[in-house]
Amino acid sequence: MADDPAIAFEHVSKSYASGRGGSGAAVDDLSLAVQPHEVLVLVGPSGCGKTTTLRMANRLVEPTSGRILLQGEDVTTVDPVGLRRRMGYVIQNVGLFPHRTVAQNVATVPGLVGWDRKRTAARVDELLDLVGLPPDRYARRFPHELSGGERQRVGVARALATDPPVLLMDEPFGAVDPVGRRRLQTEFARIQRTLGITVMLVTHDIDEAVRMADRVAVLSPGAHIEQLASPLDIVARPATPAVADLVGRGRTARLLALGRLERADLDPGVQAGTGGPPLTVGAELGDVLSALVGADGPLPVQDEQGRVVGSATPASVVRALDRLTEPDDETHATDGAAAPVGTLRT
Ligand SMILES: Nc1ncnc2c1ncn2[C@@H]1O[C@H](COP(=O)(O)OP(=O)(O)OP(=O)(O)O)[C@@H](O)[C@H]1O
Repeated sequence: MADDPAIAFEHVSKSYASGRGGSGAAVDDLSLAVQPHEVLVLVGPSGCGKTTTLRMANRLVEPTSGRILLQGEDVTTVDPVGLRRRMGYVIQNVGLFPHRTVAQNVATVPGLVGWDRKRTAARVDELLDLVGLPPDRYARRFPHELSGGERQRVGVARALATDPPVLLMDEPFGAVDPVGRRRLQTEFARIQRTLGITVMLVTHDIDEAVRMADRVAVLSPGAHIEQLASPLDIVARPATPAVADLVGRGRTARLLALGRLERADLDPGVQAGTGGPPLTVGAELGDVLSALVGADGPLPVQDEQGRVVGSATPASVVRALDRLTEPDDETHATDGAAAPVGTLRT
C-alpha cells in the first residue's frame, strides 16, 4: 500500500444522464495516477471535465464506469464520511457557513467525526496559525467580516482540519484578486511542503498551473490528457497543438520563471562586468536577465563552490531558452507544436 498512488483513476468515464447523445461523455476513459506528496494540477478549457474528475475522487459525482482508488483502496468501498476525512476539499468561494464563526467553520469536520471540545479547539488554533490568520484576531469573526483572501484561507484550514493525506482543490484562489492570489499561491505552496500533503488542483489558469504544480495534466474535452509533464516541459515542449495554444501567450515569460542557467549557456571568457549581484549556475533565467539589465557588461557566474566558471550575457539567456525549447527526443517533436523560442515574443 505504501507504494500505491495517492489517487488512481483507472479507465474512468462519466456521462451525465442529461447529456446529449452517447459520444459526449464529460469524462471519457481517463487513466491518471496522482503520486503521494505531489501537487498535480488539471488545467484545460471550460467544460473539459476538470471539476467532474475531481468530484468523482470524493464521490460527490459517481463514475459511470471505471475505478478510482485512494491509496490502493476502491473509493466505493470507503464510507463517505471516512472518505471526506481522508480527502479535504476546497472550492472557489469556499462555501463557509455564514452564521458560524471562523473557528466553528474550521471545526466542522472534527465535529462530524466526534472529536472532543479540547482537541478540536487546539486543532483550530493550530490551523488558523498555519494559514496566517492568528486565532486571537480571527477565530470569533464571521465570514462577512473577512476579505476574499481570508475566506479562502479559512476554507483551506477547514479542509485540513482532520489532517487528510489528500486535498482536492477546485479553482481555490479563483475569487481572489491577482495580487492576493499570488500571495495565497505562495503561502499554500509552503503549507503543502510543510505537511507533505498530496494535492489535486483544478484551474483554468495556466500560470497558476505552472506555478503550483509538480506535474501538470493538460486536458481537452472529455478529460482527454493532451500532456502530463513537469511545468517546464509543458511550457518548453508542448506535446500537442492544444497545449502549445494554451501556453502560447506569455510563453517566454514563463520560461524565464521556470528555466535555470546552466554552464553550457555561459560565455567562456571570464570578463567581469560590474553593477549586478553575483550570479550562480542554476539561477532563475528571469533573475539573470534582471541582473544583466542592471549591469554594464557581461557578469561573472560562479559554480556551487564559488569558482567563476564563465560569464553571462544576454546571449546566454537566449541560448538557455533555445536549449529548453529544443526537442530532446522524438516524443517531443510532435507537429511542430513547440515553436523555437526565437520565434516567440511575449
Ligand atoms: N450535473 C451535470 N449534468 C449534466 N451535465 C453536466 C453536469 N455537470 C457537468 N456537466 C457537463 O459535463 C462537462 C464537464 O463539466 P465540468 O464542470 O467537469 O468541466 P470543467 O472543465 O470543470 O469546466 P469549468 O472550467 O467551466 O468549471 C460539461 O460539458 C458540462 O456541461
